[in-house]
Amino acid sequence: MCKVAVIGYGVVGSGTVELFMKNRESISKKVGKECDIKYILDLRDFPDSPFADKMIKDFNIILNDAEVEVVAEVVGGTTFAYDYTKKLLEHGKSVVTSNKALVAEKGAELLKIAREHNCNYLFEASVGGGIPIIRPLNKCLAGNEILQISGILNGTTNFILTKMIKEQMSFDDALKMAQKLGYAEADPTADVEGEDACRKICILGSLAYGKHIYPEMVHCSGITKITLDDVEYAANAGYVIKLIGSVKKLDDGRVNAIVCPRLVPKSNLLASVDDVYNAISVTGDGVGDVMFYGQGAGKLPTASAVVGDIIDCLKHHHRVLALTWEDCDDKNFVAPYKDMDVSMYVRIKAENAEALKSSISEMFGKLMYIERSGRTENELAFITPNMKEADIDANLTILSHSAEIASKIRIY
Ligand SMILES: NC(=O)C1=CN([C@@H]2O[C@H](COP(=O)(O)OP(=O)(O)OC[C@H]3O[C@@H](n4cnc5c(N)ncnc54)[C@H](OP(=O)(O)O)[C@@H]3O)[C@@H](O)[C@H]2O)C=CC1
Ligand SMILES: N[C@@H](CC=O)C(=O)O
Repeated sequence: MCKVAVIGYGVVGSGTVELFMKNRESISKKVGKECDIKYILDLRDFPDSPFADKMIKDFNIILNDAEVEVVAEVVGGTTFAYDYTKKLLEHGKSVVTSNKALVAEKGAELLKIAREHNCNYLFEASVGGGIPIIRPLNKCLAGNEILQISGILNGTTNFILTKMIKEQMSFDDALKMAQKLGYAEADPTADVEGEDACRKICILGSLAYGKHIYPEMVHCSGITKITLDDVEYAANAGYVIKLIGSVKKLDDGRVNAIVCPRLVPKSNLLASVDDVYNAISVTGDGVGDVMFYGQGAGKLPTASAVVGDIIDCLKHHHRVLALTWEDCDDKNFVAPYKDMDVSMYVRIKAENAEALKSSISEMFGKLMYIERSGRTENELAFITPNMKEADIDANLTILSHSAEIASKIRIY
């Protein structure tokens, strides 16, 4: 008999228990032994749960029960979750998780502890919710040098942007809906300010390039400053606005990693990824471009990835699966984003913005102005040519003496 414990009975934890128990028979067949969930640990009481008999409050019961082989940590955060995970791995119990904050912060250390104690630390659910991406990147695409990974990595923000773009819903109302649906983090600032997507691109980059990329090494901005004006200008120029995380190998061995909203051409596959769906594009030197698509958040899609990892751990009890990266003390591993070439959408406001056109053209050379219905002479929107971001910023600093720089969004 294989015994499993689940720590945290929230959105993902309750989904994990529900899916596991629903498919217990087929899961047992896949593992080759009968499998069951023995304990569910949470701080709260759930007297009405069909699994109330499995509920406990003392972590040490799980830690000291030799029958428990695999534990799903679906608590979140980097305090209790870190403490639990470390102790469990040190006791030789495999841990699976959806907790990207912990993997992005402590992944190298926890993977090392798992290896040293002959068990596994798996985190398929930490990126892209239900989308298989960690295992394909680590196994199926292992024969490639990964040239670039980029995509929509946060369900909450993609849901909000879709509601704003397609239904002209306000940012606040769309966020409330995402929270109600269980997509958002406990503190949704992590979603809307891009930190969640940043953690995910760090995990993918660490896996692809073998060195831990920490979130503080990556420039990150979110969607809170995007207005319906920008959405309209973008649409008129043939783009949609998406929050994009990307990591790219540079010729000198460093990487470029960044999370920010971008204007994505409508012709690009990412432009049609809506609602809670995520999509991740991976470019390998052999395979070319491959795209992974599915629900990036939510109870059962995320549980699907957690349960998949549980099964993998049960099937490979005391056999370490090759999933690893090294710690990174090279502060320059991620190149400064301002050194990269980029094309930028800019919206400015000034008393007579029209009159600034000639000096803007002089600064940037060939650029494209965008129109929208009802635009007054006090507003201008344009797309710069591709140039070093630091040079764009220098020009905008000069321009800011005669106009307000209302928006600045990179082109994908
Ligand atoms: N929701 C989603 O769609 C996805 C979430 N994730 C990640 O999965 C993790 C869990 O998220 P989610 O299920 O949404 O979060 P929830 O807040 O819904 O669930 C967490 C649960 O853990 C409980 N808990 C908190 N502290 C402890 C503790 N010390 N010991 C035991 N239980 C505790 C919470 O109780 P209480 O409520 O009382 O604090 C809550 O019931 C997070 O890392 C999140 O980032 C990943 C992919 C998708
Ligand atoms: N809050 C996250 C949950 C899944 O990782 C998101 O919205 O993507």
